[in-house]
Amino acid sequence: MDCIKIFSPATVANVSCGFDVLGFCLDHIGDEMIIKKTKERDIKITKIKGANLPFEVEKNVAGAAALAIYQDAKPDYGFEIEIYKKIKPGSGIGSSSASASGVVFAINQLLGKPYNATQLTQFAMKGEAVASGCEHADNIAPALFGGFTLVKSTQPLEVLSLPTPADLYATIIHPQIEVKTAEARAILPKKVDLQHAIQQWANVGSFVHALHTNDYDLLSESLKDKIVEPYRSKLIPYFDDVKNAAINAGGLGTGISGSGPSIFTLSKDEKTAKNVEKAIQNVYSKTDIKFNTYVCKINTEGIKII
Ligand SMILES: Nc1ncnc2c1ncn2[C@@H]1O[C@H](COP(=O)(O)OP(=O)(O)OP(=O)(O)O)[C@@H](O)[C@H]1O
Ligand SMILES: N[C@@H](CCO)C(=O)O
Repeated sequence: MDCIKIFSPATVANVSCGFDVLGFCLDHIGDEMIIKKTKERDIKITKIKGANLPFEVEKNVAGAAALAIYQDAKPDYGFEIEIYKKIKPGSGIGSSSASASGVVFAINQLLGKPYNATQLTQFAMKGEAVASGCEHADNIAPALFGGFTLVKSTQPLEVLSLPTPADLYATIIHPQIEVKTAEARAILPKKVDLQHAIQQWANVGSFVHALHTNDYDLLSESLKDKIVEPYRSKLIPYFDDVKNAAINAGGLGTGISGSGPSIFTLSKDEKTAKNVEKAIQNVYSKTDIKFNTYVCKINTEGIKII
C-alpha cells in the first residue's frame, strides 16, 4: 500500500471528573487525511483545507507526530500529508488530536502495522505537545482505541479501554469562539483543595464503575468537576444556562469538552440527546454568538480507513 485515506474522529477529553485522564470518541464528526509514501526520505505537508494552519512540519501537530513515528521507524522512504480539517482548531473536541492521532495511524498502516495503539499514542503525544505545550493523551487515546479510555499513566504510557454502554449518546454545542488549550491550562491552579480532590477521585471511580455496570444513575451522579470547571467555565459564555437547560431536558450530565469552548452532555438514548440539543440551541439562539450542535453516538471503532 502506497497511499491511505482515513477518517480521524473528534473526541471529548476530561469528561468532567477525569481531567487529563478520561476521554471518549465521537462518531461522524472528524477530519479526513490522505497520506502517501514518497521516494524522498522526509515528511512534507502538501495540502491543508478547511483551516489556516502551518505547513512547517514542526509547527503542525500532524507534522510533529509524523516526525516522531518516522524517526523511530526509519523507513527508506518518506511521507506526504494532506489534511482536510472539519474540526475547527481550538474547538475543544480534539482538533489537534485528530491530526496527531490520524497521521500516526495512517503511517503505521503504510509501514505494515509494526506498532500497537499504545505506541501510536506515544508518537501522537509529541504532536499534541505542539498545540498545548504538554504531552497529554486524553484526546489521542479515545481516537486510537475507540470508545471510552482512561490514561492510567503517561510515564510509562498506559491506556485502559473502558466499556461503552450501548445506548449512550453525546450532544455537543460548539460556540464559535476559540479557546486555546495552552491558555485554558495556564489559568488553572497548581494546587487543589483536599476536600475537592476527595470528591473528584470518588467521582472518577464511580464513573468507571458506572460504565462497567451500565448504571446510568451512578454515571449521572459522577459527572461533576469540582477542580477545573469553576475556572474554565468563566471562558465560556452562558455555560451555566446550557448546563441547566441540558439537565432539564433529561441529560445525564454536562461539562466542558476538553479545554472548551465546546460543551458536552451525555444522555441515555438518542431521543433524549436530541431534546437536549433543542434545549441548548434555545439558550445560544437568544445570544449573538454563532454555534454548531451535534448529536453523536459514542464511536467504539476510533480512526478508520475510508
Ligand atoms: N493539524 C492541526 N490541527 C489543529 N490544530 C493545529 C494543527 N497544527 C497546529 N495546530 C494548532 O493547535 C491549536 C489548536 O489546538 P488546541 O488543543 O488548542 O485545540 P483543540 O484541539 O480544538 O482543543 P482540545 O484539545 O481542548 O479538544 C491552534 O493554535 C492551532 O493553530
Ligand atoms: N486534558 C486537556 C484536554 C485538552 O487538550 C485539557 O483539558 O487541558
